[in-house]
Amino acid sequence: MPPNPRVVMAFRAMKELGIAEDAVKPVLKDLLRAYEKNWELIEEDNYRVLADAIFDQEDNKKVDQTKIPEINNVNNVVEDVRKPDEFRRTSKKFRLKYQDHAGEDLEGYSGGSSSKRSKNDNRGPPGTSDPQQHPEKVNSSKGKHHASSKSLVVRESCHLKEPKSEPGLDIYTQKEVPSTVTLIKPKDEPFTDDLNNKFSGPITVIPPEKRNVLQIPEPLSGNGKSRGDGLLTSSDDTGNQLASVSQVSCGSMDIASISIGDIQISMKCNYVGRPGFHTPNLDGVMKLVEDKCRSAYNVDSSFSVAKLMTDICNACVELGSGTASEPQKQDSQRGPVKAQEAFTGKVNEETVNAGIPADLGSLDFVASEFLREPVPLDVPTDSIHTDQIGAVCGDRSETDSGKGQDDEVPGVTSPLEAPSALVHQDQNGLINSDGENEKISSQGQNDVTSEIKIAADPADAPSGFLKATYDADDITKGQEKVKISLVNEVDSTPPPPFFYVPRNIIFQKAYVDVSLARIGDVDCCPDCDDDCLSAKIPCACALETGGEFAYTSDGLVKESILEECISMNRDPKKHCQFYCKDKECPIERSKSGDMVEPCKGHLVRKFIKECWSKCGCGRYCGNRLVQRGITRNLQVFMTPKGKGWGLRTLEDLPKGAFVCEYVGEILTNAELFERNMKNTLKHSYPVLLDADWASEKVLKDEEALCLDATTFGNVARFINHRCFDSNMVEIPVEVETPDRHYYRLAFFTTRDVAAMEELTWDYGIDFDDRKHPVKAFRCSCGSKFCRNMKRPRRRRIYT
Ligand SMILES: C[S@@+](CC[C@H](N)C(=O)[O-])C[C@H]1O[C@@H](n2cnc3c(N)ncnc32)[C@H](O)[C@@H]1O
Repeated sequence: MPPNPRVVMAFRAMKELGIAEDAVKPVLKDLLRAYEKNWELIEEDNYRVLADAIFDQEDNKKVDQTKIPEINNVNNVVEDVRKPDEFRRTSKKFRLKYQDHAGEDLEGYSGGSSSKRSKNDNRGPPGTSDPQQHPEKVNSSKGKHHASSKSLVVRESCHLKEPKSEPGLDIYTQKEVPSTVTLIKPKDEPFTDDLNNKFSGPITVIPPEKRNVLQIPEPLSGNGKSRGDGLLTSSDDTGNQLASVSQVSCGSMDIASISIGDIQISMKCNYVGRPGFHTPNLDGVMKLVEDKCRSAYNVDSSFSVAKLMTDICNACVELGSGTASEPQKQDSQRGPVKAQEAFTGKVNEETVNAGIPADLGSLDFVASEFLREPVPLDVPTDSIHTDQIGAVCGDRSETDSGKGQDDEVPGVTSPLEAPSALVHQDQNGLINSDGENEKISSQGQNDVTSEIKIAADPADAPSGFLKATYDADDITKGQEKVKISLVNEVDSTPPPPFFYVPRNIIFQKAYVDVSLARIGDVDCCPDCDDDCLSAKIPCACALETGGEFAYTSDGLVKESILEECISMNRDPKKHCQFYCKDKECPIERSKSGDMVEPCKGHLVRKFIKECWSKCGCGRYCGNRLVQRGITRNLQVFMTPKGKGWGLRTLEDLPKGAFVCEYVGEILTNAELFERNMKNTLKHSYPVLLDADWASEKVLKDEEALCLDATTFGNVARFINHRCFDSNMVEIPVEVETPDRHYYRLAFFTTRDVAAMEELTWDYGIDFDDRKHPVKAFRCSCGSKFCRNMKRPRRRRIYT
């Protein structure tokens, strides 16, 4: 008998992961038995369940064989049990946001977190030339800060190795080193049931304890009788049983309403693993329900589920806003009776017409009263501070009128854009905002143009603040040189509410100094003209990249720089890591509480420095690439595999091409932490700006920055994660300030990318980090190096 092709495929998939047939066979057998030969479940996500189950079995064996080692032997133990592939899957740290590694988890010490190379690396400051060989203190020769020899430690950062104590330096004490049992055993990420929760865009959901979950009563049969077994049945006109939908039971109904505008009402149906289940077409579902209701409840032909949904929305709004009084709590019998009353066919026209479109066409109900458009702030451009902040604040020439005709370099001479009433400079040149005004200033983005603006706190915003309008033809609303369309060919998920901004915006406390006075002669090229790339001798702006410009004359990042940055992302342990002195890591410090955990490490990253305002070159200088903005044809699209929205290219991109910058609000880590405490979003959009912390002394809170693209962001907020072999890499770019608390983060392709390919980057996420304030998601990147291969789902099989 020829071998079952499905078995062959399963073996092949496991072989690609380096798993031998012998190891696969028994586990596959078990799985087939447990899943009653439902191959779809096993094949899903590139045989993830199978791989997880095999890893799990291996782990169990290893734990059985391995005695709990002494803490002092942790390195040996780890090295013993780790294989190269396993390392790859787990070595990347959560760079996307600040870390909060589990204290008992050695991953927390793996040093992969954010990362960077000191801007001084190329110039070879003492002690940093080979940090892996000679872990030493780092000194800064640039910027206003100078490294304190006591505050900084650069040392070898080897995955899963406990940092070694160095004389005179504060590092972890042994009691803080986690148990090796947890170190060697790969862990599961927190279980998030993405499959049961249809993706619904970044809305804020009220915390579970405040939720309004209604357990849907047992369904009635067609004649109003419960079958008593939780199975849904109904009758046709003649009293015959309609198709019995066995194995289905109603779960719960959940009103997840929110401070920022939308109300989300979700219904959960437990279909109890029906084989071959596929997500049905929503129109079809509505139609079937209407047909059933018409026969089961004697409703007339005007009955529509959409209207019923609208009524539910209205009831939510009325009760939620106090315009109707809350009914008495119903007893357990009341639910079904109420439900029956709802199906009278008499839709309350008044409420239907109360501003809520009858044709919702989506399972995301929208309570329109809460959805006010952002009020544009009418601020004249002449109100921008120019002199006090010491920066030239001309238009980007990208306002509505200028856009389209202007294909020149935007933003080159306009470092700051903000209404004067909203921005002040403190004695240090710190750009900051004033009181209440800041809350709305960012909405004025179309009225004044600039590089840096002040953003409002979405958490403090009035209801409806997040109801950003969008244009599917161009989500940038004309703010980029190219249009970026948005398509959803997968489902009816609406686009997420956010404000498109082409440049970073200061939220509130972040210290970003863009003053010209800070740019010294060594940081610019006033004597250049035209295109620096064509000059015989590279100018001062190339010093950062070893005396050679980072870009080729074709506008691509040079291979050597690209490869180094890729290597940093893929194998951070090979690169220089920086550890903040004990209790001084801004990330750890930002987490309130008495216990400040040890620094988890930051990669010292490679920087590109672009020419800027104090440079004599022209707008088309080849060393001004990222600041020119997006030029490629991109599209936001709904991914088919549960990752939500993603970004793809509509044109072939060569290796090393600049795609876009990561744009968002500039926050301090403390602000981000606070924000995260308030919000529970399905998707998260923060990125750390810690690429150069090694060159700083102890960072103040306002100097430890990150970008959050949740509410204000550009197209990069849609870029999904891919473990290890992503087709883009992020590179820090210095443009308007040599002060590297703040820099731009630019995405370049790591290889040739064909038109229509999804664009991805490796967030550096640590899927084992259970304590991180922003939950790691369930990765479905599809990479064979996926670090999130171990899935909690397997527990369902073996427990
Ligand atoms: C920066 S956002 C990317 C855009 C997002 N997909 C959306 O729809 O808005 C990051 C979030 O996208 C989702 N995501 C990104 N990469 C993913 C992956 N490989 N697998 C599953 N979810 C992913 C996660 O929810 C994550 O928190």
